[in-house]
Amino acid sequence: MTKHPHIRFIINPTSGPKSRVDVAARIKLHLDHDKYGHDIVYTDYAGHATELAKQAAEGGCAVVVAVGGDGTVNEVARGLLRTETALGIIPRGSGNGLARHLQVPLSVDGAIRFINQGHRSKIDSGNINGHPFFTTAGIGFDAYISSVFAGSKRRGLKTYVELILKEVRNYRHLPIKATINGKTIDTDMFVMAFANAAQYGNNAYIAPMANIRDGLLDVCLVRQLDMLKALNLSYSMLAKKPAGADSAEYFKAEKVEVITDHHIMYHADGEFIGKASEFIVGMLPQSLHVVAPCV
Ligand SMILES: Nc1ncnc2c1ncn2[C@@H]1O[C@H](COP(=O)(O)OP(=O)(O)OP(=O)(O)O)[C@@H](O)[C@H]1O
Repeated sequence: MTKHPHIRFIINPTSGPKSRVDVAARIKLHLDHDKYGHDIVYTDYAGHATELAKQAAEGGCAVVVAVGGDGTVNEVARGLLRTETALGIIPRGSGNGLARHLQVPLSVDGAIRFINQGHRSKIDSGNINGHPFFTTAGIGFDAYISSVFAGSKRRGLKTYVELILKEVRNYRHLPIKATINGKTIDTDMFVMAFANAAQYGNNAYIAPMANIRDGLLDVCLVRQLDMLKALNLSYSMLAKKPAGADSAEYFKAEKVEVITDHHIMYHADGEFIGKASEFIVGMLPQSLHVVAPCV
């Protein structure tokens, strides 16, 4: 390592658009080498980014930059939780929820210049059944969509919207018992989303009022969804407004527990995890340093 603060760039070679920018060349061109030393490493398999990030944090690296989509950002951030090493992002996914929330420029050159500015702040992270998340987690329909999306070669907002409109007709709400802020309710649930950041990605705001630094989950509960409510909710999400009370209900909570007789799908940061019938969702306030101003 040089005498300058060190930055490790972790590139997921499988994420990003087909027309690839040579990110390593752009880093060499635009990084402020008077300010920072750096190394560039590539992931070889799913989960590798967490190991590479942990290793960098243990070596005293100042910043680890995730070059990829929210899946890569999640893996890198997991490796940096509760360390002094900050997460940076060069967004290369289709949704880029955390980058958008932190106002990181979406172009490669812009994101590198943003890193050069050297802003640092702390954000919260969430946890669903032991899986950390930084943008959103969810149980029910959004997890089902993430499982279908994972098997699709196509990416982007258009694919998501088409999938949602196709699948919303087939997916059924289920009865659950949810404990939110110590109060237990019996309810139907089509989807329950837990937001740390305000959006899923693609500027689709599931919890427009979410604050990533308030130590609280923003919970969005959709009890039942028909086509009309789905259109209403989609419009609200894209307009960055809360949906009407007949479509969705919103809560702020430190902890949520859900129990059901059914096995329900769940996701963390858009990565489908599996199915469970009991969920514990909580927060780790101020647990991750990020390269972004506290706005
Ligand atoms: N070398 C690799 N080979 C195969 N999979 C990898 C490799 N490196 C990382 N991954 C996996 O790729 C997954 C998807 O990554 P990521 O979300 O960053 O990209 P993306 O799917 O293109 O983005 P988006 O989800 O926004 O469309 C991650 O969950 C990660 O585990």
